[in-house]
Amino acid sequence: MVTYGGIADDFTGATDLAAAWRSRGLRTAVVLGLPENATDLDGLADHDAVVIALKIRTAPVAEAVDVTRRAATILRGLGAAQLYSKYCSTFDSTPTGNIGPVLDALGEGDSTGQARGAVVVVPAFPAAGRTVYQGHLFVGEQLLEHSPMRHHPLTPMTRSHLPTLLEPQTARPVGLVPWATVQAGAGAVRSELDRLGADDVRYAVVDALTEEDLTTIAAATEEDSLVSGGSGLAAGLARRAEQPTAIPAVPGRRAVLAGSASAATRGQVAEARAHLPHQRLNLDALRADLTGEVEWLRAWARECWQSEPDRPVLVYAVGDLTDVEDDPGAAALVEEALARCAVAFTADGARQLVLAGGETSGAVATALGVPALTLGAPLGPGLAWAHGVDRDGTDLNLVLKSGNFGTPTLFVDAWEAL
Ligand SMILES: Nc1ncnc2c1ncn2[C@@H]1O[C@H](COP(=O)(O)OP(=O)(O)OP(=O)(O)O)[C@@H](O)[C@H]1O
Ligand SMILES: O=C(O)[C@@H](O)C(=O)CO
Repeated sequence: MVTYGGIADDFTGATDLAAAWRSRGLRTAVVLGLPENATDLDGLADHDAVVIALKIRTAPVAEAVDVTRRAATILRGLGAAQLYSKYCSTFDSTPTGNIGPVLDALGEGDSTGQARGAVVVVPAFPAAGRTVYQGHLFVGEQLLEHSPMRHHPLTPMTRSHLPTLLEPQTARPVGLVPWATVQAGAGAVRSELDRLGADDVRYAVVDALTEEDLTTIAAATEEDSLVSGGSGLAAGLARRAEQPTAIPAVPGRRAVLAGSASAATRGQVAEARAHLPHQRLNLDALRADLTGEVEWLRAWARECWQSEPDRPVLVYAVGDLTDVEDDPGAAALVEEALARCAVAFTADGARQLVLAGGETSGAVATALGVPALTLGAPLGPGLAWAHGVDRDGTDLNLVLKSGNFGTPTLFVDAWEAL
């Protein structure tokens, strides 16, 4: 019976949320994209938690709202008592959306009307260095606006005060539950949310510095029909003693496909280059002959696997920030190239893939035709191996890695956790 329904604004965010629920012992599935057929929902009702992975972080507002409404209807139809709107722990969004419009839409479709007060806004994820104090979001020791997120190509985050970021995205009032209230416990947080709600404050940014703070907030909102945040809040409630069955480890060749230019991914690429056979995508060659270039990469990977069948190969887009091209077509070209590599590599026996980057993961998983994933044991904060079946019926193990997540050695040692 599905209790929790997640709606994630990108693919890696979806597995991040799912990994948090899985870490609490919940049987958790991720549906990649809005399910098109009723048969896509087969088997989902056996899970405790289902996340629908959308690609709406930077989509036009109307589109983001439309697919969110449809995802919510599906999750409520599966029985989900609580909907969890998952956005980035760095609150990635533009002044016009999409976090506010998506939350507004989820509230409208909620027949209970979130009678229990203001809806919480909790991007804090201390395990990944994201904390919130007096409404200000920190990334490690830096305010969000001083972090590398300041230079994000699509959603540059130049302010850190969350109410100030959310207010332009919604007509509904935004308030704050400060850390002192969180310190006073779940009862105090609940009362404050109810008080804010009674005053017509619709959204409450809640401070959180530690895992204990998230546990407090999770306890205060356990009965809410709508909550929102990064994945930290989802891990907040008690763990079940009994763990779900492990996912199958699918034997086969291994590959890392990295389209992310984020700082953590660049570090992981640098580390992996010292240990794994690797190729950086050549954008000029791809522009000249996409098919031929992918065939060349395929032949190279085959040769690598022939001499060392268990050794992962790495294909990456960005080693250094200077590799990022301004050309508007470059991002789509990289996504297409990595998606085609994934299809070619799996045809040649690759069964374990680490995908780096939300857009990249979306493009690759869509090209492979994997409709859903079952989450396995956690691999680190926000990360887990997953199992899925592609459109040819081939079993695969996948990690969908958020750009800024994972230890520097992830691409070298993730395989040991399978
Ligand atoms: N050399 C390049 N020039 C221009 N764009 C590139 C280049 N290499 C990669 N890209 C694009 O940059 C984007 C990276 O986004 P992606 O979501 O995959 O990573 P991310 O933002 O680090 O991850 P996340 O969303 O999980 O934080 C992709 O669209 C990718 O195709
Ligand atoms: O919350 C996070 O930081 C990640 O899951 C994410 O959304 C990155 O795209």
